[in-house]
Amino acid sequence: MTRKELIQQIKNKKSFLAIGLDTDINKIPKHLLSMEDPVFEFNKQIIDATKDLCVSYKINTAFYESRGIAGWKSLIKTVNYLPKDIFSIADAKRGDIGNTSAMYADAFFNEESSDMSFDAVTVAPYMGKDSVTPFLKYDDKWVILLALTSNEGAKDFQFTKNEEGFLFEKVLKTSQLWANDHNMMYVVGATRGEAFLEIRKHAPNHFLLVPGVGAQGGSLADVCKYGMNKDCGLLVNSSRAIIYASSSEDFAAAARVEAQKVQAEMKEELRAIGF
Ligand SMILES: O=c1ccn([C@@H]2O[C@H](COP(=O)(O)O)[C@@H](O)[C@H]2O)c(=O)[nH]1
Repeated sequence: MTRKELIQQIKNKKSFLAIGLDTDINKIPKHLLSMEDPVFEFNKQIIDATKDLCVSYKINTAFYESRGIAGWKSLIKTVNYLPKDIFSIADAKRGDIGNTSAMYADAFFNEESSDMSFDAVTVAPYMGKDSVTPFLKYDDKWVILLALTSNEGAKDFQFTKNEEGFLFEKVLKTSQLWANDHNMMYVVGATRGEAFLEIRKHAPNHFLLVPGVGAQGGSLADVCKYGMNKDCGLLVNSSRAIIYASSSEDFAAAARVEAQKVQAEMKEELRAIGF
């Protein structure tokens, strides 16, 4: 999906919500467990109930990889079930030496090779240029580079500082020598509030993928206040707070209610920038 198409989707749906399909077989409603592929059945019902309220689904591959062959099958079925106007994200946090990264890129972008074609994959920046650029060789596909993550451990490396500034700032500056705001986004945690001001100094136009609202307690209002740009520039993710809103047979309807609450708040924020 191109940047222009993504922005148009945000305008059409009055939403910049990315629903996280972090589907844990131990957490899904028990009545699904007798089905042939309970994880896919859960995802299918969540997607059917929420697809008009979000512009993206973020599939965290850990929840699928952990289940071996059955998990990969659920993953492939899920990504192929997504509507064509949805921006699909493989949250896989990959990155390795060049030839290995090229294989990871094939895994997530090349349908002929892997039966999956996501719009974007999350990539860790710390192995440098040759670990990231193989993902940039596909037209209209995106790298979402980890910049400033939502977790406690972000302090261990990302907030270390030298004369050039914080390490996360160096990630933003250096990666812009390899890619641009049409093929790269950055992960910035919603728990970082005012740090978005710093992020926007270095990446004023890029889209940011923002996990951490909902279950992690980040503030959507703060993310918008400090992080929104003229094109919106945000994809805000919520996973557990939406998909596990109910553990009963009404789980999909309950997920819709939670997604509606977030989308209503997003609609107001988008109104402020004329969308
Ligand atoms: O900094 C990061 C990067 C990735 N994540 C991922 O986002 C979702 C958040 O799920 P919630 O249930 O809404 O908390 C999950 O897949 C994480 O692995 C993140 O949280 N922070």
